[in-house]
Amino acid sequence: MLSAAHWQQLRQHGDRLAATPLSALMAAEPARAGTWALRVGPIHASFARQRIDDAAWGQLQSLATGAGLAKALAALFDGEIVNPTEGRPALHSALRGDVGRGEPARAAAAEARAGRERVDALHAALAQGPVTDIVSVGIGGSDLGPRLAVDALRDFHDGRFRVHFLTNVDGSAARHLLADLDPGRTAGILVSKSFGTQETLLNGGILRDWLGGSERLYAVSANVARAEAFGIAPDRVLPMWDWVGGRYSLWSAVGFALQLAIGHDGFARLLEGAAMMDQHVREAPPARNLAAWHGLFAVWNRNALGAASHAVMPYDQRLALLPGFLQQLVMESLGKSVRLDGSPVPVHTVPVLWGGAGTNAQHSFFQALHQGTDILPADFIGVVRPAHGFDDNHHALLANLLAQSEALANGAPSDDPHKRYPGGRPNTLFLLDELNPYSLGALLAMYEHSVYVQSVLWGINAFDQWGVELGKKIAGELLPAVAGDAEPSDPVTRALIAEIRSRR
Ligand SMILES: O=P(O)(O)OC[C@H]1O[C@](O)(CO)[C@@H](O)[C@@H]1O
Repeated sequence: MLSAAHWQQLRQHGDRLAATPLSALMAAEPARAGTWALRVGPIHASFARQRIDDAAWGQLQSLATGAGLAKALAALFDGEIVNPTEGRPALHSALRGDVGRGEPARAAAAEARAGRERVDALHAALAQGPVTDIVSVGIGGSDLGPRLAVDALRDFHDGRFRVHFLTNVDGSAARHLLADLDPGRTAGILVSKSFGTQETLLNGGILRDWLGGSERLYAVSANVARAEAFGIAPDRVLPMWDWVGGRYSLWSAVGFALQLAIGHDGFARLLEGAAMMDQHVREAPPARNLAAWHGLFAVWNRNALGAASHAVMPYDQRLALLPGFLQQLVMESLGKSVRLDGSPVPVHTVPVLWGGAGTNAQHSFFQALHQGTDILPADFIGVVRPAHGFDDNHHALLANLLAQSEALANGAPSDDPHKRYPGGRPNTLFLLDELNPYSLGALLAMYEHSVYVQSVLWGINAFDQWGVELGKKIAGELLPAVAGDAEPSDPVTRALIAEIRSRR
């Protein structure tokens, strides 16, 4: 665990560099653009516009050493219990390759391979039948990853199935989606690790009634008994395991809907891209390790420079859902204030993760990025080769991406304070050679590992989410009051229920 002295030294570097214009750092280090860049497979990452110098970077590296980062990464990949509050490993890397050396990792990889064979078999059977539309029902980690990837990889859909997602317990979602579908040509996949999630069970029930039974319902779950009790035959229940966290589960049968959209080979390429990143993160020393860099800069911005939020701006419409996906990955994983041993974390942890696709976002919240009082660090993501032939549009997109990164970092002087751009806004720029299953797999795996790196520095558990339980429990207790005439005990809730009843 890192000591108070470690953090104190980091803050001293932060104070020193907060007073140093980024332009001065650029001037002092002319080769900065090359020095602070890394390439891993199809991803080029430039950290040159982070407010960092060699001395501060050395301190960050010594934090990583002090926190035992190399050992912690090996523990993750090898299947040690990195989620002690639930007594589990977090073996998402075993779903896509065999980077793990321990017996638990090998066993998990074998289970994952068997699971993929079952996905392939159900895929082949479905492809021979009359079904044209798939409704994937799930929420959180059982929705955001597949939804993002199905949307991002639209250029790779093989056209056999149209894939839809049903998530919100708000009945409008089911009503609007099902209005456009034919129950005779639709199959449903209920994706729920626990098979106890209220939203998924309610929407699954609506879907089952609409389909006229559960014959064309499939499940992805770690709880086969519950899926069976719901009416889904065990041979149509695809496996999930305790050793995969929901928000890290795209790579498992949770991605069944994605495989139905992009086909077996496309899904395999996604796994290969992620496995390539796993290999890199396991083997590259911290000084050349992309996930370590990204995670260390996140800690730097949060703890040395005091930034309370982190924006992600993909300059590619196909990645518009990425900020939403990362919101769960980052905020559910790192939204903790106690360390593994239960003691308070001595520094701030999770930043608010937010963002939106460029160029649209330029016309909504960028004003705040450029001239707001808070410094808001950002990731920009661009794609070099587009999948369309509209060259003028793509040139404009890339020019805007580069311009925003530059403007935020460099700013511009003016005698008129209203027209002055202070600059000094740190940002990282990722360039993907192109957006395809392989590069998407690599990018998402990089973010997963960056989150883990941050958790190791803070000494927190990235793989549990106890914070979401209380609200679920209270919602369960309030159902009889909302649906019937029970009286809740909390006086404010009681008054609000009275208001609802008076307006029904
Ligand atoms: O897959 P399940 O068990 O339905 O859970 C869905 C989501 O609910 C959560 O537990 C949070 O409520 C997430 O961690 C998870 O991704």
